[in-house]
Amino acid sequence: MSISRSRVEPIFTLIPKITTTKHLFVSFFFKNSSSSTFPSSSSLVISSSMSYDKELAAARKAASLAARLCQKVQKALVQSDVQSKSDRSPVTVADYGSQALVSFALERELSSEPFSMVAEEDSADLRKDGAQEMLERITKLVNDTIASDGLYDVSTLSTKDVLTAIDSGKSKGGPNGRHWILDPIDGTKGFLRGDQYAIALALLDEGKVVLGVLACPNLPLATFGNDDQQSSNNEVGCLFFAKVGAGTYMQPLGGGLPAKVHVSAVENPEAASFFESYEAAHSLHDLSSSIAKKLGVKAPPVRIDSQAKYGALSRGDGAIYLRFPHKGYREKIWDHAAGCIIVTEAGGLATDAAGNPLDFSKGKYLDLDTGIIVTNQKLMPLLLKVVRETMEEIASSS
Ligand SMILES: Nc1ncnc2c1ncn2[C@@H]1O[C@H](COP(=O)(O)O)[C@@H](OP(=O)(O)O)[C@H]1O
Ligand SMILES: [Mg+2]
Ligand SMILES: [Mg+2]
Ligand SMILES: [Mg+2]
Repeated sequence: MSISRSRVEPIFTLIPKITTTKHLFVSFFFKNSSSSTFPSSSSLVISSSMSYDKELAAARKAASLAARLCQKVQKALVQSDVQSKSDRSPVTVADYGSQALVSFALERELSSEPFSMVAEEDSADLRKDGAQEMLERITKLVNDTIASDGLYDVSTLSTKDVLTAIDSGKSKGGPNGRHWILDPIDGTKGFLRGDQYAIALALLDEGKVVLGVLACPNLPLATFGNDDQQSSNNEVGCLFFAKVGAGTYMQPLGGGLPAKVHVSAVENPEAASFFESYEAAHSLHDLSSSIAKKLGVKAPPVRIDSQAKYGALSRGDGAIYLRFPHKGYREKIWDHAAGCIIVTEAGGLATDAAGNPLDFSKGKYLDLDTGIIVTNQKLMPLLLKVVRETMEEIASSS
């Protein structure tokens, strides 16, 4: 099994580019600078007493609804749809609209349960002078999406309702109780470019991620990157979902039956391919490349925005995901929680650079050693060894 640039490029060319937003993005909005399942023993304790079926069904509905709003916005994005946050990262009407919709749908579906959510966005910038027009646009998008879906018989939400829904994502999370973890658009830069992004939703219960849903509206349904698995299916839009102890499934976002997915069974690194962030500012491409080279990986990296990387890996499109942020960057739980359970329930492993499992129980930040590495169970020991050796070499040469 191998992968090459020419084989994977169609994933980006399949999606119509949004020239206006490309301009916008460049001008204004850059940042500052076949395997068995493997639930952990503590997860098994939780899953034996909890089914989470109702919560998973609600999460799938919420993420699908939000994806519909995002698709609509991505097709016709205009300059006034985008803001720059205090850290100068981009946020769009779709990020806010998606967060409001997920919060609305979860609270509606699970009205008998206490609700707590740790989410990326908040309404502070929308409450400022001059943001009224944007807020009205978001409110209209949310109402139109709810109406077009036809699932909920509700009167029109006001701008105040939308602000409240966005702000129900202000929980701090932590090791006790249940908390939803939401990234309403993961890969906002990819979204603005017309490329990959994901709506990423997970549930934390007593410090463990027990379910996850990833809606990837632009990810091809057909597997890509494997020479032996060519497909003429050009359809895009995948919904991945996983529940602790129950495996990972993928279904077409537009509707269709779910199918169980598994990570690649590749054992020989020469036949493996690896994913990394599209954005060099998010992950050190040189470091990943030297690790992959030492490992013996022959194929060039496949660069994709967002947790769509975890989804693609969970179905075996590639075998390794390497993420090494620049020094000082602190990873957030919403950037990895859903992706992590989707890969682990498909038979893979996700750890930090020292081999520790990712701990989502410490609040909004992931407390980890250097980077994140994701692969199958066979390749992980060798990958960890190469990562350790590479880190030692860097430390001794500086
Ligand atoms: N300097 C940085 N280093 C690492 N990750 C960063 C970063 N700046 C932003 N990010 C995160 O990278 C995410 C996108 O991931 P990827 O690089 O895999 O596409 C962003 O999610 P959002 O788009 O939700 O803000 C953001 O949280
Ligand atoms: Mg994100
Ligand atoms: Mg986001
Ligand atoms: Mg963001």
